[in-house]
Amino acid sequence: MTAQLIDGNALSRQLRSEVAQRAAALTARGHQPGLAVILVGEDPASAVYVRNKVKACEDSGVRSIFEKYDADLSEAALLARIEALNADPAVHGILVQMPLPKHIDPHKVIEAIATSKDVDGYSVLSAGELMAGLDGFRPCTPYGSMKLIESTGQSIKGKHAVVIGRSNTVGKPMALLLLQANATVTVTHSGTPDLGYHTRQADIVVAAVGRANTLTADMVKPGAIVIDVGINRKADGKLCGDVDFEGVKEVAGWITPVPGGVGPMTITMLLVNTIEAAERAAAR
Ligand SMILES: Nc1nc(=O)c2c([nH]1)NC[C@@H]1CN(c3ccc(C(=O)N[C@@H](CCC(=O)O)C(=O)O)cc3)C=[N+]21
Repeated sequence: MTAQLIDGNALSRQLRSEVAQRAAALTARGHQPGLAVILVGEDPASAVYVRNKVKACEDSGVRSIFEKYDADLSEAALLARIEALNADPAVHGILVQMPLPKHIDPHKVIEAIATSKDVDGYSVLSAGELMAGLDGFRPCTPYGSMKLIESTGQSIKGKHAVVIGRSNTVGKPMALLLLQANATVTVTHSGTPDLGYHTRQADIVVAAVGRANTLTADMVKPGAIVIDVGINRKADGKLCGDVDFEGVKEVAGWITPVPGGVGPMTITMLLVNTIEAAERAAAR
């Protein structure tokens, strides 16, 4: 193995201890930060993620308000719950776990969340703030991926970054964050004919497509930083990313594992955004 492992669990521990200090300071002033986490339905993967989020809150001194609803909850009832949480001064962040049941429009739900509590950074306004270079809430997965890249100590300025995937939650905001850091950014996707042509020129590759083995060793420039956002489940039930880890680790300079890379950082940045929201509320 030539690549250095970028340890998302270790970086998370470090950042979460800073979160815990900020949470304690707010709590001492009578403003304990609070995150509402809403889960609708029985998706087993969602249940695992939500449990991890609630546990991360507890470990950092952030109060979690966990609400679980049956899959037949009406859209109107969910919107009414969000209105109530918007008005609750003890709630600083609101996260509605995706995906939602088909009869609920996720856009309506996301736009119902007060911008000041949009700690997922999923709303049109938060996306616009990112686009405009204003400091709103950054979506947690790309925000955490930036922290992982920064943790290598390598400068991002002037580097060629290739993002694989163009989702609203990861690919697009990731490209904007890399641009903001003065990288030269190429965005590729399922319609890109020769993916390897692009990735072989990349100093930084962020793989976020949701398909195992999308990035293989022959597609990576020696010494590159490789960030694997994918979460795929293999036939044996084990998790794997979008990157062929075993092959790529022999070529890359740095690489994130799955699990233990981007996943824990997504939750960490959710805590960071929640603390930020609580500090802003306390300053008002
Ligand atoms: N409103 C909303 N916000 C989200 O941020 C959101 C969402 N909906 N829906 C689903 C995706 C997925 N997601 C993950 C978070 C943590 C891990 C994570 O901690 N993964 C561990 C492994 C966990 C395991 O073993 O299953 C790791 O990579 O080490 C994974 C995935 C957040 N999401």
